Amino acid sequence: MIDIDIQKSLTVYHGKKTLQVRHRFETGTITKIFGPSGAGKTTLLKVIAGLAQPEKGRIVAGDDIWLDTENRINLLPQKRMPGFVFQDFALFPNMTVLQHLQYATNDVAWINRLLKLGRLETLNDHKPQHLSGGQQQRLAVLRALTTKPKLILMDEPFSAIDPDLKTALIADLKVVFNELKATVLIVSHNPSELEGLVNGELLIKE
Ligand SMILES: Nc1ncnc2c1ncn2[C@@H]1O[C@H](COP(=O)(O)OP(=O)(O)OP(=O)(O)O)[C@@H](O)[C@H]1O
Repeated sequence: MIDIDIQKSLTVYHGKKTLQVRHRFETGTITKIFGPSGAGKTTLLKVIAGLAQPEKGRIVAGDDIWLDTENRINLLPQKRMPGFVFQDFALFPNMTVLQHLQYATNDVAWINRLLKLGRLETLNDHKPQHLSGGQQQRLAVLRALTTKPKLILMDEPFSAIDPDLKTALIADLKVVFNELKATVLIVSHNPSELEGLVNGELLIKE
């Protein structure tokens, strides 16, 4: 369970606005985060991961307090360690596909399963610059799963993946999320791509 109640001031081109989110994500649920461009969806994921700081609020993950501004508690990102798929992939330019996965785990069976899930088995020794946009995004998704995280934050994770592969990947991910009993938050602009995967929605208003 992730309980969140935060306020963060956003700097937008015409001044400031406040991102205000209060929501409980139950353990094992898969939630679609949606709303207009610039509303603060990416910022919300970063606040949960500890990569952006809200002025005010509390985040509780299970029995652990990650953030409590009143009591000056703010766990570092490396103590929270969710799986994170960044909108721009944030791959390591000098690492091969395999090295991206080996970076966080030495579980060979798990790495092989992920490579198969992402249809990247034959591209093990390729670096990001030799991968297509869709292949890079699939690698970003796989990397987020290497540590078998209990919380997975995904920012537009399927935007560059072609429709057929996307359908197969989403079906496989659903199985993995269930196995991990992971709580998953997925930012998506596409009204239909997450049908059958998510069991909750959260609108971030402008
Ligand atoms: N750390 C920050 N501090 C203050 N303002 C920020 C911060 N990060 C982003 N912003 C601003 O907050 C606004 C919302 O950005 P964000 O990327 O979270 O929106 P979004 O809903 O994910 O948009 P999109 O759907 O277009 O990706 C932007 O105007 C951005 O400039």
